[in-house]
Amino acid sequence: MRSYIVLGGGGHAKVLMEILRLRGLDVLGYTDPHSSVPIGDSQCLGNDDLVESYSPETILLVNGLGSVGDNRKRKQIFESWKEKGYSFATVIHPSAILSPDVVLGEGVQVMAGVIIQTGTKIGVNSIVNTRATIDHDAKIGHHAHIAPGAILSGNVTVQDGAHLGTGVTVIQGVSIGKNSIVGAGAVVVKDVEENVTVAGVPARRL
Ligand SMILES: CC(=O)SCCNC(=O)CCNC(=O)[C@H](O)C(C)(C)COP(=O)(O)OP(=O)(O)OC[C@H]1O[C@@H](n2cnc3c(N)ncnc32)[C@H](O)[C@@H]1OP(=O)(O)O
Repeated sequence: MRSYIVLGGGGHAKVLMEILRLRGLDVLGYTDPHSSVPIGDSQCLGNDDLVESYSPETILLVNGLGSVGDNRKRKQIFESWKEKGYSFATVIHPSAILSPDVVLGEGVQVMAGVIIQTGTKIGVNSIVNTRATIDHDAKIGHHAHIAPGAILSGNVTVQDGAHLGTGVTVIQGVSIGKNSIVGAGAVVVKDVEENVTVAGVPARRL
């Protein structure tokens, strides 16, 4: 069985470490150049360079960087470690309910209370955060973040790098463009283009 290293020591990393512990997995610790204190029973290992003292075959990485809108840094962390030959763990809280046919890419993180319905596919390194629900046949791209409590109706598309803020509601069949941000609490009733920020009810460009 491989051991796990969490990259980062902030709030998102803390939540992930708890899931790993609940799953009974072997967590070596977390990386954070600005900290030395344990989080729960996980030790701080130092900065990210420490990872390279383990061979890629012996460990799995967990991307512990959270995001409040811009997912580029998370993407950069994922891609740089992939280039060095390392793999990322897919992390699923035991309370999450996923249809058996849901397809999750490498490194996807599914937090407590999430529901993901049949026919849904989620790309690499995406987060489905606490109590979000994704209904049937959704297509979620790579490096996306569905923040806590978001509700996606059926057949929704979320393109690469998009961020759906806390409590967002998206009606059926709508597409959210690449790297766009949907502000917390918005109700999305029509397609959102790429690289824009929308908010409000109904959602409009800020
Ligand atoms: C576990 C976790 O914590 S995961 C983290 C989850 N966090 C999120 O999802 C955060 C999502 N981010 C937001 O909602 C942000 O407010 C954003 C991205 C929409 C806007 O952020 P910024 O670009 O910094 O905008 P800023 O705060 O300067 O506000 C600009 C204007 O938009 C308004 N505004 C900001 N956010 C929203 C929103 N969600 N809905 C409606 N209006 C908003 C502001 O009131 C302000 O209006 P004003 O000019 O009349 O005063």
